[in-house]
Amino acid sequence: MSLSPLKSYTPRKRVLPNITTPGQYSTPKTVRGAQPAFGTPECFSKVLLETPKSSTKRDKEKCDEECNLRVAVRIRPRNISELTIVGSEDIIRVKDKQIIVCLPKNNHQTVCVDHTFNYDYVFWSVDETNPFYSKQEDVFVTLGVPLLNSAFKGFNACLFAYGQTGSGKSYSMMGKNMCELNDIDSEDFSGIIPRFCRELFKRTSDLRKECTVSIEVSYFEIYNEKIHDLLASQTQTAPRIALKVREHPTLGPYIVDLTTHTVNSYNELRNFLIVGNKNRAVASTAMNEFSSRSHSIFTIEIGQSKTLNDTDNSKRSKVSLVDLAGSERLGSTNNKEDRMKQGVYINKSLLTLGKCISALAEQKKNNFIPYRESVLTWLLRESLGGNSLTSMLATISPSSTHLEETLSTLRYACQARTIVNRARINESPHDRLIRELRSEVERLRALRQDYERRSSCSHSISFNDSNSSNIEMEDIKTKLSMSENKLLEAQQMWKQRFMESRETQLKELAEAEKYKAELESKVRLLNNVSEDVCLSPYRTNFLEELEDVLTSQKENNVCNSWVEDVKEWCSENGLICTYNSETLKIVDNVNGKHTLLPLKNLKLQANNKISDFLGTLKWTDNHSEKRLTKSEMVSSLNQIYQLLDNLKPDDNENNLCLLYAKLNMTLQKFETALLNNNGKNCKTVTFNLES
Ligand SMILES: Nc1ncnc2c1ncn2[C@@H]1O[C@H](COP(=O)(O)OP(=O)(O)OP(=O)(O)O)[C@@H](O)[C@H]1O
Repeated sequence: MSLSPLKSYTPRKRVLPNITTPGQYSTPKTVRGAQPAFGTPECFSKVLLETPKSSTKRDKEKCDEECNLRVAVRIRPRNISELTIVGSEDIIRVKDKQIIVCLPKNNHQTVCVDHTFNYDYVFWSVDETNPFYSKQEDVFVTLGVPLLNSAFKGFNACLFAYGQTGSGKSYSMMGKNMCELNDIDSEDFSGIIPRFCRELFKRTSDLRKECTVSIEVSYFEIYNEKIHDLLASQTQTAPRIALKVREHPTLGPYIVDLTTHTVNSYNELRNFLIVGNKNRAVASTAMNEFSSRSHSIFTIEIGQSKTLNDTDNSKRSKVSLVDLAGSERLGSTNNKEDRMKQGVYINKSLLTLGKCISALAEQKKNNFIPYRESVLTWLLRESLGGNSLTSMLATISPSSTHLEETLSTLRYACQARTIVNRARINESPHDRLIRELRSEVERLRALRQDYERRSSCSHSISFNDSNSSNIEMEDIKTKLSMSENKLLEAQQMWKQRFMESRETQLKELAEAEKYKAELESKVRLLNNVSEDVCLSPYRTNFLEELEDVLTSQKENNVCNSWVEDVKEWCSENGLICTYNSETLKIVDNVNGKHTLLPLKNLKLQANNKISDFLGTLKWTDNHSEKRLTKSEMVSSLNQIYQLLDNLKPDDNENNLCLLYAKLNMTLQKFETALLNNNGKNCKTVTFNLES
């Protein structure tokens, strides 16, 4: 039996009466007095956009994978300049989830024309006295909490804020004074991002009892198609490095060298937020008028892996919280014609975002979506038209001063609402199968219970009814038993696979442990045998280098045993033989000569007779010796200490003990003076004799 297929949700197509493209809106007859001198701008045209119905509850339950892009609009309070401009007035009315834009009339009364838009949510934040006023917390609960829920289920999630400069995007996303430690957590001002992060850690502390949770964050901005890491350590004077985007064959686009940071607490994460915001603020000040032209993207990756016997293995989700650049037209010139011409060419990323949203909204199969035309859309490809549950927050001003921009934002947001994304839980296909079978079994069990309850209650049921009920009941029972069998099979297969992979892992671990032990013993050997092993910092393969050193060390060991023989032979024949890891020195004090030999040459002579070998050496007159090396000095001093040790008198010979102690002290002083003078070009060493 196959599983009943998930019912896919198809949004209702937009109905645009008399409208074929967004540029062809007809001019409403009702508008008077507001016509600008250069013709009818788009914003004064009639707007009648019927937006698709959002997924119903039933759809949501069955189809956790297909969902419309959810769109919310927030209206901020009027600012000082909007309050003081003569003729400026509020043009926004809200009715439930509907926004009505009223055009100003000449006689200062407002008349409502049919500029009506429907959204999933509307937040009225204009005046706090209004009973429907939406605070920061309300916006978070409506938009942020569902994203967090989705992220914990293993879905990718994205929220992006769109609107003209100063319309309240950053206020909604991050909050007021987002660089300040106290404000970022303030109940009144804290925005969606800090609230999201606080709630994330609140929930993970409970979740950590049953599974391992990892949280990684990154924060970057895109300005003029260049990516800057906001969490990379940087100084104000050094130029910021632009990062590149590359495409991974399976993981998709990624930013090369973007720093990601593992965080274990909200406080840790908050520090990163503040650092990122400050870095953004620094850059904005440097760019001055371009402050609102960068997009900032804060990403949180959540990994969850459950412990051994549980079949819900591991999930990973990525949450992107995006504060887009201001969408206003470039007002560098007062020439209105120029302004119109410049149109939306304010920001390549925003322009491409618009194109992508239009193309996605058309919902045509094989429709080309120009993601690659800008860095922002390339990076947000999955969030916009793929594996992500995405929401958009459009922010507007209530003032008539920004009518054009407000209508443009509202249209854009309306269009985005028609995008349908197909999100899936980021898990292994096997985990997915088990999860689906489980929910199917649960559904059938509930159905069976329902039937059983009903049949036990209804005594007055007619024969025909009871017959058909029995058939249905039998059908459910068969389906249930088949699903249960399948689930059992899948679980057994999972367990077997788990055991197999665990076995392989354990084997690999044992191998690694063995190798580690081998390596450790080699390193210990190295430390014992020679103090002078020096690993080059320029060689990348440490193990290879270690092998080389050890090979030469092995050779040295052979050589060392032969050197020991030489040393013994020398002491028997009145010569002093000393050596370190590099050189062998033999001093013939009787004849006043010595010889120095690099040890690496010795292996060639290892089979020679010692007397013959010494005969082949080149001897130097002792008087022509330049200077002792430090290790030679230490070695000679050690020999003296050893000799002195042999001379140690018995404890009862008091005078001798005193003399011995003085001799010892003198030798120590001599040693200190000698070593302190080593390296200096002096021929005499001064020290006080013990009196
Ligand atoms: N809902 C709100 N309640 C109170 N003040 C708000 C609200 N939204 C925005 N503001 C205020 O309006 C001003 C502009 O807001 P904000 O900086 O968030 O705009 P923006 O859209 O992010 O601008 P830009 O695109 O230039 O970055 C700020 O002083 C902010 O405090």
